[in-house]
Amino acid sequence: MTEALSKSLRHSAAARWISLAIVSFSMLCGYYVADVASPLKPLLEQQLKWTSAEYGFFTGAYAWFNVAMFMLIIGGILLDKLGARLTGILACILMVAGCTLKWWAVTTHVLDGGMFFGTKTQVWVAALGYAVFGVGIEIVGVTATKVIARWFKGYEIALAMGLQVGTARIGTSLAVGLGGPIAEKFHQSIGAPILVGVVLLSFGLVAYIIYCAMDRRLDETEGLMEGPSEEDAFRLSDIADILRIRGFWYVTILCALFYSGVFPFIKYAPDLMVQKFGVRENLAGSIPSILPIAAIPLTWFFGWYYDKKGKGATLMVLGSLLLVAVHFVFAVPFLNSWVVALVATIFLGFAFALVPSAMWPSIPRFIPHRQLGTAYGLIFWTQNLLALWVVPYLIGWVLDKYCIVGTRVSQAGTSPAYNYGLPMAIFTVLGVLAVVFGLLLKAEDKAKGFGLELPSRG
Ligand SMILES: NCCCC[C@H](N)C(=O)NCC(=O)O
Repeated sequence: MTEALSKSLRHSAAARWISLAIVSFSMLCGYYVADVASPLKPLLEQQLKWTSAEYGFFTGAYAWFNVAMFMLIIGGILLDKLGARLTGILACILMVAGCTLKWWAVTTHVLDGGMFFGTKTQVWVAALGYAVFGVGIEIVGVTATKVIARWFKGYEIALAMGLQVGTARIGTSLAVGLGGPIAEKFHQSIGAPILVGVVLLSFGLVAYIIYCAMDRRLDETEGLMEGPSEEDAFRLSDIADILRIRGFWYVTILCALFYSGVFPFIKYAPDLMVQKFGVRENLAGSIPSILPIAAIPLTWFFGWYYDKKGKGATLMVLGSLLLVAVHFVFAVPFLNSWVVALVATIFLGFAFALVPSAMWPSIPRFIPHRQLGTAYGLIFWTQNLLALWVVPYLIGWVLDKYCIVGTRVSQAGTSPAYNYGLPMAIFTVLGVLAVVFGLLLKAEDKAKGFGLELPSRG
């Protein structure tokens, strides 16, 4: 075994970086689809007559199965039991299937006029597709994180995770920035940018199948079969072990709160640009698309910095503080120039780099490798519940209930005019709570010696 390990494919830098590139590409395709509906919100309201609450309902569906059916936790356990190949391929197939259903729902006329429990049948079916897609992308996310932790153990693990998350953000940026123009190019077609997503996801599936060949080779060079060895096998008591670690709770709650201030914001940001900053509808996504772009190089940089210098917990606190400052600026009514929006968005991108680049590589510092799938599954479950379900729905509901201030008339039709002050105040409060949990994590790290403030042991 020792001899096998010394010949492990992991020790080849080329193999490590190629595997990272392939897995990151699959993630990029998934992230495009995850956010492609956000620049389409005005079109959904004008052409399909969706309300903001229905948009929030659809957006929150991403997390339905992940949370209510514990698919993320089951997925994490499956990953620890079955290994990255089978789990990853199944998850990629779910992404393609879910996105295809979503595309069908917004393009067919079969569902026209139908209502189910007070919500349009079309919204339900699109949401169902998005929910299936959500299971797929989240499990791919957990799988990719564990894959990288394995290949880069003892190497540049934080840099690698930063590169993976940063590359995935290119998908977010493409979705937010190009979703509107693609729809416009095809005569304001809501289906066109989503269909592009189906094609991208199919490429992502092929890429992951190619990665599986490398994963198999890695197992062979380490003398393993698919799945973990008996010594590494998952035990149910592992969940209890993980949940007993107080630092794990802090990082999980910090994650849920921080991402609640970012992911739901991205879903509403193009509309915010139109409603508060007077940006033209067809360019609504252009400023928000800068958010992930600003995050990309800094996610890589802070990943590298964490490997070399440490200070992981401090980076998370700083990122959360920046989140508070930016949302506060968005909430102030008289700061309504597009220049303010641009600068604030760039700073939000910095926050979006600081926290993820330190958070994800911190987990292997206090959770053993064989429990990593389960641990990431638990963290993502909590994040899905708050950041991808409750908060996006809450914002849509708040907009409809408290924020309608008139009617907007545009070329494509009429839609409500909103005052985004209250939603932005909610995002600010979430940021303040994230700072509190960041500080608690920093104190716990000091008390328990997780090593979050130390450089990587290379
Ligand atoms: N818009 C994509 C949502 C991905 C959510 C995923 N659970 C996650 O948090 N990934 C890490 C990240 O920083 O994006």
